[in-house]
Amino acid sequence: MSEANKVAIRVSGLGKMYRMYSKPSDVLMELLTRRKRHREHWAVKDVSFEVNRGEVVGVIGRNGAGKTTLLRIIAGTLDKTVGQVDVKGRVSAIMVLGTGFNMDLTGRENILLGGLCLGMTHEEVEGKAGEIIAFSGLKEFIDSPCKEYSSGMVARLAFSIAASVDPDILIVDEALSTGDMIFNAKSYARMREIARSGATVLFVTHSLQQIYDLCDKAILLERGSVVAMGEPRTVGYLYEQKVHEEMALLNEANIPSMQIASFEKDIARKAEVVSVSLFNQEGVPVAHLLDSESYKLSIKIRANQGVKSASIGFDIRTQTGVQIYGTSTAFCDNQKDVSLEKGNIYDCVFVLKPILNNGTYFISVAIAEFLSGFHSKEHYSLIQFVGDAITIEAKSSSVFPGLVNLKSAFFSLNLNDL
Ligand SMILES: Nc1ncnc2c1ncn2[C@@H]1O[C@H](COP(=O)(O)OP(=O)(O)OP(=O)(O)O)[C@@H](O)[C@H]1O
Repeated sequence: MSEANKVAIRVSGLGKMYRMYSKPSDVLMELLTRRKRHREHWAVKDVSFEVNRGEVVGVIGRNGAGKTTLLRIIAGTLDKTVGQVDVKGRVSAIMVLGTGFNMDLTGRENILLGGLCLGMTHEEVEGKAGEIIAFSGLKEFIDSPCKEYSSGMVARLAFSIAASVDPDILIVDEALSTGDMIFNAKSYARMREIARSGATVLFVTHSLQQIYDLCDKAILLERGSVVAMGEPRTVGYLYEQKVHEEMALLNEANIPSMQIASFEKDIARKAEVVSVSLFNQEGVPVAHLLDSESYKLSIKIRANQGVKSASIGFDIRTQTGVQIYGTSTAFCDNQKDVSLEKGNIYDCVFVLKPILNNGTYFISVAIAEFLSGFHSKEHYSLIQFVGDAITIEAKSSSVFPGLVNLKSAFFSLNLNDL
């Protein structure tokens, strides 16, 4: 396939501007007086990217970041203000819950309506109706009006219709967030299947887990612009770091003013991670964890400034981002208030006794500062988060399904009269 044919969606210099008026009469006044009475709000600003055929791409970002606006423009249901969007193939989009649904019609009637809107013929929809109803799991309700459905049920039907048309491009805007767990699992499997057939999937989610599990690429939007695009874990960690930082600022805003005054902003990091290493009992650096041994995790940090009440911690995640365990100097069993003196380098050591199943795992580390002191740890500021600082291979001497070995033993088998 030529490079040009590989691309399913090409977005360049895309922008969507809304005119914001402080009161409705300003619209008319602007027309009459020809004097500007609005301010411009760019919901999507100078966005450019490409998505290849067969790729599953997740779009993440805070509320109002522009995710829905971007997807709607690509799906062709919203006009752009500037830029170019090239989409190759049949697009099937599930936009904000049940858009396009007539809530007075029954589920069955909406299947027909939705199918026709997505470009299927009457016969095609009739032929697929059984499959759509079965996938939605709404057989008992299919002849009831949609207004009697819960929002999760509407989402299930919307997804089932859109996923049935064998689209070249499937666009899903958070429709799945209201579905139940079983339906979501089915939908994700279907999205994967659609991608495997060579189609492209573009979806919005607030779940980083979905990004790690499903996507080949992730796009992070912030105030209408792309701030990162690429490998899902890298983009996901950046997003996590940004959220942590914002939460820390919120916490900072909540603490008494004296402490706010002592908290310096816009400075280089107060402390930073210099190295992260794992050692066996003999003090030899290792990249493997055996479940029969214990290890030391060393996190070396440099204090660029004094930090009165710090916490240094780590977590272990699977390749798909599932957090298996995390702890810190402030939250482990023998928790400790750590203070750092400017200019010193510290080696923070944790002892580990892994009980992990075979596989690859990632250790991330972080340094934080308690703004309200060690004894009320709810206000903290993240100083540094290093995602996937080291990668380790775990080897288990037992065979078991799952991620961790809870070392359960067979106890007894007795006859029991009910
Ligand atoms: N019709 C509209 N008129 C004016 N502003 C709008 C309109 N639609 C969206 N916006 C603004 O555009 C920005 C992006 O909105 P959008 O719905 O795309 O964000 P989002 O990332 O999907 O948010 P969420 O996660 O909450 O669904 C927001 O600031 C929103 O207020």
